[in-house]
Amino acid sequence: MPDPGPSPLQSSLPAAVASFGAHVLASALAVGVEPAAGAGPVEPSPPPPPALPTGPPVLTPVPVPVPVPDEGAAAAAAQPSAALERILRGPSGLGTASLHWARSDAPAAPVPAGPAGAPDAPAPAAGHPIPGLYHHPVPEPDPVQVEELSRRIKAWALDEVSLYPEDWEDQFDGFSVGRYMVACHPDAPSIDHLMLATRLMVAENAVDDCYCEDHGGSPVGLGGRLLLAHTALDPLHTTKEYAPDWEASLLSDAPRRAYRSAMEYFLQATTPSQADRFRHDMARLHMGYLAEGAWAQTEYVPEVWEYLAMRQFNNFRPCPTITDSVGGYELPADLHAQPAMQRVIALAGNATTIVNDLYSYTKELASPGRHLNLPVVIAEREGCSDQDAYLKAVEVHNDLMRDFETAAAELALACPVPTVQRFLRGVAVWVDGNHYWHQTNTYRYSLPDFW
Ligand SMILES: CC(C)=CCC/C(C)=C(\C)COP(=O)(O)OP(=O)(O)O
Ligand SMILES: [Mg+2]
Repeated sequence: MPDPGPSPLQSSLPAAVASFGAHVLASALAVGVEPAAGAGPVEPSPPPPPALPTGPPVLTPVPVPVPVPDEGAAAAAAQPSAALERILRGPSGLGTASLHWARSDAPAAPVPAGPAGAPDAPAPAAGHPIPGLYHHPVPEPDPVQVEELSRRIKAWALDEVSLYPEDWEDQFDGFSVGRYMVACHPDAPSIDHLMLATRLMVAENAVDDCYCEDHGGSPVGLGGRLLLAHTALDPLHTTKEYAPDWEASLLSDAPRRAYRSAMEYFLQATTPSQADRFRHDMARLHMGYLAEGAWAQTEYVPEVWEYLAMRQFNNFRPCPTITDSVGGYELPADLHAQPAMQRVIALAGNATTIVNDLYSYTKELASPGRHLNLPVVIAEREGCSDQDAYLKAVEVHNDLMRDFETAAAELALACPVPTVQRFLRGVAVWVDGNHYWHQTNTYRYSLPDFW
């Protein structure tokens, strides 16, 4: 990995960010951290529900310990380096030990296969980072949590939503969604909270695979399928005559069963504005799938900027933006909607998604037809070799990562509200966990021979 260089936390506070809506800041400081869902012991899987379950158990709200900055905005602005460094280091006060933030100061190094040094440390997963890719390594996810989450998500997939036929089991296991979600949400207070993210991740991939890609997907008719599936997240309000047909449709294929069930659990554990934020992000995602499908259908290779615009929508964004729901607290809607926060979220989503383009490059080259990803589009549109295009795509990713970190650091400094600080760290940790999962998922991804 290249030297990450000076921390973005060293950057000075631009006037535009310093003026981050004073009224919003004042109201947010009054709001503080509102738990949306609570910690609890690891629960066994709920019994299989009837065809249309009445709803999962509500997570009991309990306060989540979050450090409150001990200095105001003025003091933080006066000492930007120290204040921002503290934010990115994460909580250290009394009662914060369980918030074991993933980012470490350790220099990045390829993760070797084989047993870990410490006797009780989890064995490092296999896989090498892409040479030159700017990223932050994370500690190995807790194997006990991974095992329990993996057990529970498989039970949900099989018993509650009949997600896949028997012969897809290897692919489901190889996806390693339990390891993915534990790495991305180290501050989740319970397995129940992790399950919120894990069900949605599985459901989102089921829709992508079955409607868009290699498990029967096609651009033909995609708009209709996606819209009807979207009603599992954003329900149809219609007349008595037509409602039963719509309800039955939500059980009629695996993607819709998965969306419907995952959303039902999510609704039980979150506030209406968190749920609506998620719906909006999913509408963005579906619009991105449609643009990708339309270009595949007409065999259009977009310009690089057009591709990046499509990939900003066909994007991991719905995953990091539920970090507060999974953490058991809420980032208030008016703070989430601020342009500075929206820029941070978009840059994080874009960096994580280009990580996918880079790690899935060889898989997509081997798939039938031409699968667009950033290196493929750069090679075609800028007339360079596959290798040069790939290396340029790494640089695009690195620029996005640095811009994300700078924007997040500036916002953290401008808005010393506990929920904002925690949300920004949650997004940053999701970015790092996402890289970890791509790097270590050697079942799914392998690197090209460019170095
Ligand atoms: C989990 C989620 C919201 C996914 C949405 C979009 C998506 C499937 C990706 C960003 C992954 O990209 P891709 O379809 O290229 O995945 P693979 O390369 O096949 O792993
Ligand atoms: Mg890909």
